[in-house]
Amino acid sequence: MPLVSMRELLDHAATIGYGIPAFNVNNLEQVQAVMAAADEVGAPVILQASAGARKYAGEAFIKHLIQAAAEMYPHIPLVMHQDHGTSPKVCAGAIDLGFGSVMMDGSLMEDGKTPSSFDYNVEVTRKVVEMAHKVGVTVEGELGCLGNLETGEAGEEDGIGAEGKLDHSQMLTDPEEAATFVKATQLDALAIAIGTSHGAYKFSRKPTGDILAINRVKEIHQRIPNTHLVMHGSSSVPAELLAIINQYGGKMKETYGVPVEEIQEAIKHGVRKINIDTDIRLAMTGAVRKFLAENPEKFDAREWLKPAREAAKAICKQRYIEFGCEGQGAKIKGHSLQVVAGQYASGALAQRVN
Ligand SMILES: O=C(CO)COP(=O)(O)O
Ligand SMILES: O=C[C@H](O)COP(=O)(O)O
Ligand SMILES: [Zn+2]
Ligand SMILES: [Zn+2]
Repeated sequence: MPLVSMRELLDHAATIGYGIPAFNVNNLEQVQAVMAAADEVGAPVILQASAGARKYAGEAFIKHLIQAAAEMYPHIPLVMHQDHGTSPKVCAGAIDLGFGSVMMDGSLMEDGKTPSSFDYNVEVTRKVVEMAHKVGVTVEGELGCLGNLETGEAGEEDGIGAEGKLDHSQMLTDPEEAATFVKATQLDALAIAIGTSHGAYKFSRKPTGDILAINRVKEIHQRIPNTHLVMHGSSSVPAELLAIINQYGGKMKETYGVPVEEIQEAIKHGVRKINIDTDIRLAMTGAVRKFLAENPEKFDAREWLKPAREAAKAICKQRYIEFGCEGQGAKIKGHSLQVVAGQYASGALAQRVN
């Protein structure tokens, strides 16, 4: 199957009521890990590449690694998604490169650091929707800034996110604004701010409703019932993975991620795409540290990359099962982007706002 539309996957997930983890990939082993996990459980796949990934691997490598995944697993519906595009120009570049889905993150200015105005966000997102839908490409936007409700700190750990202190209203997506935003932009999926942030250090304790606002998901979903909601910063940061890293020489501080049961609750209320990068990083780092500590004489990169790939695969497989993806891949037709472009043009995919 050629690369497919993210809208089709998310529409399917909404019809059945499951969520799809979107895994960040940067290299061969990560792509292989996600695909092998999906294949074992029959899940549909969203592979996403950040600007950092495109820079690390090189654009041609990222593109061809993902295309190779489609070639090796022709029965799996696979989306190539650009994560956190910082301008319409970046999104246009991704569309040219063959991405079937792009995120225009207009919650921040082009520097990826300064919180933007609502009007700026509408303008850039609408621009991307116009060019993307013409060619059947899905658009994810973002309203609200990712940040830590405990500290008021914005979340720029990964180089994507606001800098410094934010006030609570900036860190919680407003349902009314979300409705206006969807109406004005006609985007397909909306990333919301509910207290999650990128990276390993999300919460200093297991999060409760005051610092992880799952209720906000419900309120937003009521206003925009057919816009797919996206949770960024949704790694769960398992304590077992931190323990392995620290047991074998790592120095990670105590920290908590987004509990899987909270994500499962959010999936009941319109969350269809769940972004995960950090958990794969932790799994691979722990596995490499353990292998090298136990086998100090080894030096073949394949030998230590193999357990890293296995550990990444295990966490991906677990999330596919926990979010309800098992067996869903085979039910998705995988329309060509041209067919989806026709659906946008006919108004069949227009957003409904309550
Ligand atoms: O949101 C993400 C990528 O866009 C990744 O989030 P994590 O850092 O929680 O894995
Ligand atoms: O969006 C955040 C992802 O974790 C990507 O991180 P990155 O910019 O280090 O590739
Ligand atoms: Zn953002
Ligand atoms: Zn993100």
